[in-house]
Order: sequence, then structure tokens, then C-alpha cells
Amino acid sequence: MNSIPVSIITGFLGAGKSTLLNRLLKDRQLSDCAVIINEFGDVGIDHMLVETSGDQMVELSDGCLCCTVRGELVDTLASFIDLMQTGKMKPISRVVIETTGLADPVPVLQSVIGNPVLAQNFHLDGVVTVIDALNGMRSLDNHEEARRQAAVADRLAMSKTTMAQPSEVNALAARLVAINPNARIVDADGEEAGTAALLRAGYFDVTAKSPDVARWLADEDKAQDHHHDDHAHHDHGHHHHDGHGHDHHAHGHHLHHHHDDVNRHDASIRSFSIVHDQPIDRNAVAMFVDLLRSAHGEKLLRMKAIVMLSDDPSRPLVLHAAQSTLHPPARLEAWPGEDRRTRLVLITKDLDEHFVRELFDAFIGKPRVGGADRAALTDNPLAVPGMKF
Ligand SMILES: Nc1nc2c(ncn2[C@@H]2O[C@H](COP(=O)(O)OP(=O)(O)OP(=O)(O)O)[C@@H](O)[C@H]2O)c(=O)[nH]1
Repeated sequence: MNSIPVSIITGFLGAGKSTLLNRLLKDRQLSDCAVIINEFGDVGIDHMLVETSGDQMVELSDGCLCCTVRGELVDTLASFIDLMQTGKMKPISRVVIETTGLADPVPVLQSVIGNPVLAQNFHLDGVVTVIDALNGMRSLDNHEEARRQAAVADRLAMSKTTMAQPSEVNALAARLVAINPNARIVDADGEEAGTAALLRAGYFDVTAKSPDVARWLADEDKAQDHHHDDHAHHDHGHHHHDGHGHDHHAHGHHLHHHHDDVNRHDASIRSFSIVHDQPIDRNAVAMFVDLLRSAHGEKLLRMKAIVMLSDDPSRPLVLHAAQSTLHPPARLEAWPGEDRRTRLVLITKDLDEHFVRELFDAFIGKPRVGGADRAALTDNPLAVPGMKF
């Protein structure tokens, strides 16, 4: 069997990884590729919105690719070989891995290039890092993960360029060149970003990157030798129902305690989801989102939601926010799966989960005893009226 190329698509939260992947998958050259998507948080939304034939899509949820599900990534790749050899899976020409926005790409790379068993069947052929022209600079300033993602890239796909000022785009491009001078910068909206060729970067060449990258990979190589020790140090929160039709889930990704690993995930970053099974009034959703974003934008690293609206419950609303950017909401013609409940996934930094839940309950007309009530919240002078959809 020929060695199968593996591409990694990474980029900070909300940068546009799934959007780019969807565009690429429309290219016929990728019709026989397998896709591995990792989401942070137990309520997966991405996999519903990425358009590929189901049997070649694997979703690794409930953990982050660079930490707990790294073993699952290796197992998944190994299982592709078994399945193909036994004729249970049609031959694939490429594997595309989409990481979570918080992933440190180094352990993901190391899993593919440093695993002697996988190396017999797979090779790394391109890391594409998506950088959002609106929030990219802030992400690079504030998050080590974003800097590492940019540093390891073979291609830097700059997204949302039409939404940003030309001066912002230029400043970001200059910053990216300083971090990673050999990577090609492409416009994520441009023609090139829609073709499979974007992924074909050739064998991963560490010597073309800054010296940091070689050091990170070497550190990771050492760390992965000890990776069995890691599990005891992960706090993976809990999962329970609160009796109000909500699922609670908290991911506590704390620092790894092995070797001198500086920064995997910041302990102040939390992912949680809100699930609701009744149709919701569109104005209530608009007010909830406006208030959250206007008052707490910089603490809201990411929100994605699929919402059942009362005006037409069969056509769900999809909402995306990344830092303080709220993207134009989209109405789908149908639910992309069996589950028709409203689901919101939020990734916050220093923003209390209970506060967000109370706000949600208040806006959908379910105030809790002692909780904020809707009138008080709508009086909030920070609320920005008029999110239209
Ligand atoms: N205008 C514009 N919007 C974009 C572009 N890329 C992504 N978006 C929007 O940005 C939002 C987030 O895009 P996604 O593709 O879901 O981002 P992601 O990086 O996969 O997000 P996570 O998986 O949560 O990290 C969506 O509303 C997209 O429509 C772009 O190039 N231009």
C-alpha cells in the first residue's frame, strides 16, 4: 500500500477551519479522502456542518486532539489501514485532520510523524493554519497555541480578509512572515483555497521552520514516551443533567505536569454546552446573543449554536461568534441530523458558566429563583439591539 498523505488543518477558535475544509471537500480530487474532526466539548456541531459522505468522517469529540484524544487519533489512523486491508473501507487517497482551535499542533504533528507504526502507512503532507484577519492579531498576542499553529504551518490561509481593514490585513501578514517566513500566505477566500493543491505541501520539512519548531517536536517526542503518565493529570470535569433540560459539561484542561511543558491549555478556558428542547423565540435568541457578545465579547472565545426557532422549528438557525465578531446567522433548510434540540457550545475565558446559563434561562423565559430576570437584563445599557435574522 502506498503511503497515504495526511494534511492537518489548524487555526485558532473560529478562524474558519471548517469553512475552508468544506470548500476543499467540494474539489473532486478530495472525493476519496477521509476526514477526522476533533471538537472541544461534548456536543459536536462541526461534524453536522461539514459536508462529506458520512462513512469517511470520524469525529473525535469530548477531548482535545493534543491531549486526551491523541491516542484515539493514532488508533483511528491505524484502523483505516485495517479497514482498507480487509475491504471494509474503500481506499483513501488522503486523510485531512481538522484540529480544535485550542489545539497545540505539535503533539498532533508528532503523533503522525513520530509514530513508527503509522509512519509505515502515512506521511505528513502539509499543515494549513487558518488565521482570521479580524481576530488573528489578538489571538497571536494572547494565545501561545495560536503562535505555535502559525509557526508550524506550510500554508497560512488568511480568512475574513474582506471583513477587515486593508491595514489590519497587512499588519497581520507582516506578523505572520516574522513568525514563519517560509510558509506561503494564501487568501482563504481566494481560488487557491478551494483546491486540493492547497493541501499538497510536500513532506513536512522542519528545517524550513523557525528553530523553535524543531525544539517543540523534540520535546514532544520525549513527552510522548511518557504519555501514559498524563492521564492521571487530566481533569475532565463531569457530565450530568440539571433537571432543566440542560446538559452540563465542563472540560477542565489543566496544564500537563510532565516535563517542562509550558502551556497546553489555560485553566481559565472552559468549554460548556447548553441544550434546550423547546422552540425559542427569535427575539429572545437575538437579545441573549447580543448581550453576551456586547458585554462579554472578549471573554467569549467562541460560540456556535444550532437553534430551533418557534417561527419555523423545521429550519434551524446556525450562529457563529468568534471573540467579539458575530457572523451573519444562517438559516438551514433542514436539520442536519436526527437530533433537533437547540445546542449551544461556548468556549469562554474567565466567564462564569452559571452566569451564561442564567442569562440563557432568563431570555428564554425560565427565570430561576435568585437568578437575574429578563427585565433587569434587557435594561442593561450595554445590550445592543437589532441582531437581525
Ligand atoms: N466572511 C468570511 N467569513 C468566514 C470566513 N471563514 C470563516 N468565516 C465564518 O466564520 C465563522 C466560523 O467559521 P468556522 O469555519 O466554523 O471556524 P472554525 O475555525 O472551524 O471554528 P472552530 O472549529 O470552532 O475553531 C463562520 O460563521 C464562518 O462563516 C471567511 O473567509 N470570510
